[in-house]
Amino acid sequence: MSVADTGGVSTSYNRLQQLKSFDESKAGVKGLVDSGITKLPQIFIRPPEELAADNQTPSQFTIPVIDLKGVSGDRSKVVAAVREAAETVGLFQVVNHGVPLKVLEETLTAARQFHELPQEVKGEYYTRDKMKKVKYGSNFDLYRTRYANWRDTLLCVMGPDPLHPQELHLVCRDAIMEYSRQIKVLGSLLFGLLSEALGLNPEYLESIDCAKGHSILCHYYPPCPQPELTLGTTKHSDPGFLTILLQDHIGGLQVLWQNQWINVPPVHAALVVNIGDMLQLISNENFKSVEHRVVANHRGPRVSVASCMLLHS
Ligand SMILES: O=C(O)CCC(=O)C(=O)O
Ligand SMILES: [Fe+2]
Repeated sequence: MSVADTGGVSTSYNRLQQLKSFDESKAGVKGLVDSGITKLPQIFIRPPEELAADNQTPSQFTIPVIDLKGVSGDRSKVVAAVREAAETVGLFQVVNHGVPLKVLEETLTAARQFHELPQEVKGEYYTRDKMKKVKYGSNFDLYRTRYANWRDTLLCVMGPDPLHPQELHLVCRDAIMEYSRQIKVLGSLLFGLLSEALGLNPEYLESIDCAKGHSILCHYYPPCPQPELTLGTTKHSDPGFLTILLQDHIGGLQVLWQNQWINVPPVHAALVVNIGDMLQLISNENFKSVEHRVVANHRGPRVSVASCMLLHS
């Protein structure tokens, strides 16, 4: 066995230990920050080849912002804008979407308050059990990825078989239940527009149960001591039909478009909408499920709430 091999073995052994102790702390990334760390633990560091290949060239492309007020006027214009965005970058922002600003603000506050609960309280919700409808954790795929993401998440299953409100902690219960109701209405409007954008009747996508599965993921990205070495969320596309994302003012979401990372800037009172893999598939690849990621930052915490319309929750 060469020295390099020995190194490899000992590194991977330590890695498993480190993953386990992070997992068993049930304190997530926020727990690490609260403990006062100033260096990024090894398990979060991106492999050198990935860091070297990261394309940071700025791009001039701007993410479309679609005003949904238009649906009560010239609906065909809105449908055309949705079609154009869905067929190209697969991601757009919507304003005047009908979800009151107060509900958006209360949802972000609720998500933040959950993650900022005392560790002993929050730890009660920490689980990797796939059957649970309320799940708090950090990196649900911790043991399967090459490096961990700088992010904690509270997952709430809202459909087809929703959680019971009592399962949610009081600090976020009412806000998440109300947000879920509002997102269902907006989801219906968007599926209507997307159906029309495919040349189908407005009820089509809902009639094939695209809106039936619904999970809400409340993400918390603590400030990171060495943000250039890790990511808040690794590059991925969303597996479901559609994701509606509420992000706070910090920024960090990026979309991969024509081989360049484009920022999805926070827009006041807007929601980000992106096509998922299932919708790409059933649209015969006309709509694009685009890859995206979240960069880590030292300013945070950043809070975002992703509502994912999935086939299976
Ligand atoms: O936090 C974000 O802005 C994006 C999260 C995301 O991509 C996801 O939940 O699928
Ligand atoms: Fe995503």
